[in-house]
Amino acid sequence: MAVVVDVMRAFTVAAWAFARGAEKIVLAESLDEALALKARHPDWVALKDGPAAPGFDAVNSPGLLRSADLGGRTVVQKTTAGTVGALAVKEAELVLCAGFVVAEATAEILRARGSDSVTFVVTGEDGRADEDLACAQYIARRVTEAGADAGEYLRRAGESRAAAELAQGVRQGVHPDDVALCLELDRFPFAMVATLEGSLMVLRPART
Ligand SMILES: O=C(O)[C@H](CS(=O)(=O)O)OP(=O)(O)O
Ligand SMILES: [Mg+2]
Repeated sequence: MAVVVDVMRAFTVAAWAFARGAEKIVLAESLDEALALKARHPDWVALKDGPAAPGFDAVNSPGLLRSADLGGRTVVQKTTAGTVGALAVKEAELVLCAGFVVAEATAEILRARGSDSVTFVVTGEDGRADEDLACAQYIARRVTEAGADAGEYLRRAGESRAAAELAQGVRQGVHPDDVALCLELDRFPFAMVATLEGSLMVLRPART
């Protein structure tokens, strides 16, 4: 069982896409694959991190995505860290993609499965991103401790390098509310499960 964590911003963005009505998210292996999928399915919404680019419809920003109407749409997402991390564990028996916005729903699925062997994948900064590590530690604690307080974990994420870079405009394709949106604890009542559907890894919302 694997929980792939990307707080800033891939899986916060994915959760917002579902909240805005997306049916599923295809996690693309590369920018070329994302563009090829979009060419084959012109109605799909291609999304990448960094600045807007030709052929893509959206960027990896919760602040920018939260007003999009994605009712019934398929999103194709390719980012530097989050989608790569999920694809790295695609053979795992269960793959959950998570951030603070779906923390409790993710913990609930882990609790329901009752497994004592969960691999957390910290996706940012070659596995060292503190916002992802803090979220992974919080979810792990929350599985067994219903009363675990998120305050300290959220503080660490808010003081992470990613948060600073998003706030300072070092990263591109950013909305001013992105950091705050990534730190909204349990904003959504669903977890997100990625499964192989044919040759594609597909993310969908899931509830216990
Ligand atoms: O969009 C993001 O926040 C990052 C990429 S970058 O560091 O901003 O270029 O990607 P993610 O895979 O969501 O961590
Ligand atoms: Mg990240």
